Amino acid sequence: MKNGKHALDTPTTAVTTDSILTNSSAPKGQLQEGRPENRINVSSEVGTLKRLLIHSPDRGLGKVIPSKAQDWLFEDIVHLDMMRRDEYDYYVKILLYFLDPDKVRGRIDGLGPDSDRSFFKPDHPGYFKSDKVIDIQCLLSDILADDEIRPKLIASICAVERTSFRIQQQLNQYDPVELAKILISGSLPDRTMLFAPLPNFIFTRDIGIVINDHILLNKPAKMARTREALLAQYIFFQHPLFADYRDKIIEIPDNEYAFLLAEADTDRDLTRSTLEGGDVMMISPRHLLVGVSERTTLYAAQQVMRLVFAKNLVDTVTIIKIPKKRDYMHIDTIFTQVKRNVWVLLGSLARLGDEARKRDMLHFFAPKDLSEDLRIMQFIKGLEHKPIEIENLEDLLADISKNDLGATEPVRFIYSGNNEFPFGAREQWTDSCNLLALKDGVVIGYDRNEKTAEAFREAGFDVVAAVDLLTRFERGESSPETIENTLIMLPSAELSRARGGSHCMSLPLLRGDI
Ligand SMILES: NC(=O)NCCC[C@H](N)C(=O)O
Repeated sequence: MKNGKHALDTPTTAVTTDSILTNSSAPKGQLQEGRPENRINVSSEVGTLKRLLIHSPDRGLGKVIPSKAQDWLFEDIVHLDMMRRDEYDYYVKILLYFLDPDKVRGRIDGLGPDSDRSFFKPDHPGYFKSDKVIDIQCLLSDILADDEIRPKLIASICAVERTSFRIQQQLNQYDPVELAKILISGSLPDRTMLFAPLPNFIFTRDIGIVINDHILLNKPAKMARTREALLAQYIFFQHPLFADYRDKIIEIPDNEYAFLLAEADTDRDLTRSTLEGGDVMMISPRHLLVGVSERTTLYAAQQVMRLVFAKNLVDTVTIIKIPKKRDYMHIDTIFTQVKRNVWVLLGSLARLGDEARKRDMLHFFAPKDLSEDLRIMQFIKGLEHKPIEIENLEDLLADISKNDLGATEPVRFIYSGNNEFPFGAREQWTDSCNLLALKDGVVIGYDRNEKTAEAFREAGFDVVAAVDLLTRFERGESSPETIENTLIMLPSAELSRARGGSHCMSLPLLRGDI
């Protein structure tokens, strides 16, 4: 309550920003459909990144308290201001320097941790407002400006969140920019909480995946991420940015027989469809990887395979079953691609190295739990009934490098924690294997994973702190065009507590061909 009235009685007048799509010469306020720059296409993990969706940590992250941290899928509570100023803002500056350099070149000095951050705030007139590095919050406020969409979206969210009808009506009075913030953070500007925050919305990878020119929407396994999927549905189906792609949005169904089964008779993996983007990798133009994990069910993986084959999007689907453990979550927590012929991965789930040997010794003395195994099955379109089993991750990844991507140099593996016990597991936990490729051979990772960085150096990579790289760029000593074989280290003390890395914090919409 505020001044004897409920805060909702006095909607704020938030500053409005123009739509992301009104950056160019089109009439102000008129959203542009189907411009060539809105093209969506991702056919590899390492083609030059040209456009992506992100979400900067919002005020909802500051609402995570110890008793809810686990329910909200955080390992700890985070210091929001430090996470933004000292960490995430560097991620944004690096992304802009590579994807939309005019926004930051020559301005880096004034955009440090001591700035007023207006440049980084999607609701501020000074926001960088790029159509290459796009905050999903801006897309949400764009669609909320539409008088037909707004009440429907509010009603859907209020139904999911079980709010009163009165709140529904009052939310409708908010300015679209402020309303987007409320729907994401769950709280009003005066800090009144209406529903839970969406602290994991920063991990945009998990809400959708671009498969060539199609978009696969996710079905989160965890309650804490349900509202994200609802927002994503509205954004992808309603925002003009995706107008040309509405017929190319893929949603996976649930197993209809499961609705008739008693809860006790339901084997979740065989009946439920849950799928998160961290388990889907568009690894080469005709090959899709799908993880079966704590978050993605076997049933969902099968549905994805059925649909992408039916739409002729790929020829090969490889299903990788990983142990259902919080440590691993999605396949992109155990491996990502660095370069056409280079991968980073967790040794204990792979074939080689100390970590793997240790696992074998433990299994020798203790009975082996098969559900702990990593299993890989490859399915070829038209021959789905004859899957091929692949023995280990290295064999699969080497085959992709050589045969799908035409790598001519030897395939190399960089292991988490340099494959030294116990650093492999320690650093995987803080996302050493979860890297985002900005271009072939140039990736962003977390600075706290020092042993993994050592392994990168040993493999001939330059390892450079984000702040130092920005200085080099500003001085003209390096540039996004010329830089090669580099691990860019992002400050990560706070970000890593949320249990996702740069791969998770990105939803690539457009990559160059490889
Ligand atoms: N692709 C990913 O691995 N995303 C990381 C998600 C972290 C988030 N805290 C979660 O548990 O869902």
